[in-house]
Amino acid sequence: MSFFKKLKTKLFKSSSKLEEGLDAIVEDGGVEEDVNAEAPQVEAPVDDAAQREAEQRQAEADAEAQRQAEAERQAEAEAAARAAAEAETAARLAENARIASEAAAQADADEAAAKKAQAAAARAAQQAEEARAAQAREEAALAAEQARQAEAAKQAQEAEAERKAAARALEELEVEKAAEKAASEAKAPGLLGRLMGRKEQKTVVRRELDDDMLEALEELLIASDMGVDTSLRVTANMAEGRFGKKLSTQEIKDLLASEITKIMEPVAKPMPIYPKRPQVVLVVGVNGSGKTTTIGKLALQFSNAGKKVVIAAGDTFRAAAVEQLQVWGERAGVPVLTAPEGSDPASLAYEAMQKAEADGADLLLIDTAGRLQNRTDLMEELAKIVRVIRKKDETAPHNTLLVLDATTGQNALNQVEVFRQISDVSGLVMTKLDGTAKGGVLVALADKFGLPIHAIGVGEQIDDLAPFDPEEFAQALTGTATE
Ligand SMILES: Nc1nc2c(ncn2[C@@H]2O[C@H](COP(=O)(O)OP(=O)(O)OP(=O)(O)O)[C@@H](O)[C@H]2O)c(=O)[nH]1
Repeated sequence: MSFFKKLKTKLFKSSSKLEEGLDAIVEDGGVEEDVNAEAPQVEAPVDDAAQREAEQRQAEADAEAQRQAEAERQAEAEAAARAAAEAETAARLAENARIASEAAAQADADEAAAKKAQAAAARAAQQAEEARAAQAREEAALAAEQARQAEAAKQAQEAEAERKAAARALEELEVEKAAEKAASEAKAPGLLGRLMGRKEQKTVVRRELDDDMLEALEELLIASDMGVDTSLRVTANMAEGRFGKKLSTQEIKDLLASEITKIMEPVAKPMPIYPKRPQVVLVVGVNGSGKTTTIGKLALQFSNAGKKVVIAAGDTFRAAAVEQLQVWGERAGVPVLTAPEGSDPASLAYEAMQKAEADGADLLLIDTAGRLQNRTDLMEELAKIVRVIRKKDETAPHNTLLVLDATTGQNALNQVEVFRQISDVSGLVMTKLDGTAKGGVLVALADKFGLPIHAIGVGEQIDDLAPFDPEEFAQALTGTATE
C-alpha cells in the first residue's frame, strides 16, 4: 500500500471529528433543499407533451367513432327508405300488371279496348322495364352502400382500436408517472435514507453563512488543534464574499480544504540534499516523539535512493535507545555508530564524522537526546555536538530536523518554540499522523512558523514515512478525500 493511501485511510478515519463537526454545523440550522434548488424547476416537459398528444389522439379517435356511428345510423335510415320505395314500386308494378291483365281480358270484346290494353301492356312493359332498370340501379346503389357500410365499419373498427391504443398509452403514461413518483420518493434522503447511507441524494442541507455559523466553524477548527489565530484567519477567508450565502456541508468542506491547502503548500518541501559529503543531519525532538523510528525510515529511503548512509546513536544516556537504533540500522542495512552508555555524545558525533568521511558516505544522521526536563543541559549538549562537527565541516549540520509527535496537538507548537531556541531547526517531520484526530496542529505549525514539513510518519513500519502532500493532507483532514 502506498504511503498516501495509508495516510488517507488513516487520517481519513481520524479526521472524522472535524468532518462530523462540519456536518453537524450545517445540519444545525440548515434547510433541506433540492440538490438543484438554484436551478428553476421545469416540470416534466417531455411527459406533459406525450400526455397531451395521447389525449388529442384519443379525442380524435372519439370524434371518428361518433362520425362512424352517425354514418351507420344514416345508412340504416337510407336502407329503410329504400326498402319502402322498393315495396311501393313493387305494389305499383302489381297494380299495372293487374290493369294490363284486365285490359287483355277485355281485348276480345273491344278492339279499341284491345289496343288500349296493348298500349297499357306496352306501358306496363315499359314501366316494368323502367322498374327493372330502377331496381338494377337500386341494387347497384345498395351494393355500393353495402360496400360503403363495410368500409365505414372497418374504419369504425380501426378508430376503436386506435382509441383503445390511445387509452392504453395514456394508462401506461400514468403508471410510468406513478412509478417515477414512487421511485423519487424512495430516493429522497429522509431519515431512513440517511440511516441507510443512500448515495443518490435528491436533496441537500444548506445553511446560511452568518455570524453564528462562523463562530461554530471557528470553535470547531480550534478544537481540531488549528490554533486560535489560524482558525480565525481560515474562517475569515472562507467567509470572504460568501457572507449571507447558503452553503452545503460539501461546499464548506471544499472551502476549508482549499484554505488549508493554501497554508500548507509553501511548507511542503522534501529535505534538501546538498552536494557536500557527508551531509550532516541532526535529528532533534523530545523523547518518544519518534526520532529513532524516523532515522531508521529516512536511512532506508536514502539508501534505497542510492545514497550511502551512516547513523550515529547520539542519545548515549539511554542504552535502550541505542539498541533500538541498532535494530533500525539493521533493517535499513545502514551502519550505526554507538558509544558506551553515559559517554559524551559530542565525541561520538566527531567519530561518526570521521567514519562518514572515511567511508565516503553521502549522509550522516545523528540521533540526539530529548530530555526537555533540563533544557539548559540539552541546549549545551546540542551546542557542543554542533561545535565539534564544525571542526570537520564548518557548514555542518546541514539540516536540523525537529521530529514532532502529531498526537500531542497544541504541545507541538511549544516544542517548536523551545527547540528553535536551543537549535537551528531547519525543518519538521510529523510522526504518528495515523490514528490521531490532531492533524489540525500541522496547519497551526505551518501558519505560525512556516518551517518546511519534509515528511510525515504514518505508522510504525520502516516504509511508513511519506513526503508531505498539502492537497491530500487537506482532503484527508476535511473528509473530502475521494478514496
Ligand atoms: N503509529 C506510529 N507510531 C510511531 C511513528 N513513529 C514512531 N512511532 C512510535 O513511537 C514510539 C517512540 O518512537 P521512537 O522512535 O522510539 O521515539 P524517540 O523519539 O526516538 O524516543 P526516545 O528513544 O525515547 O528518545 C515507538 O513505539 C514508535 O514505534 C509513526 O509515525 N506512527
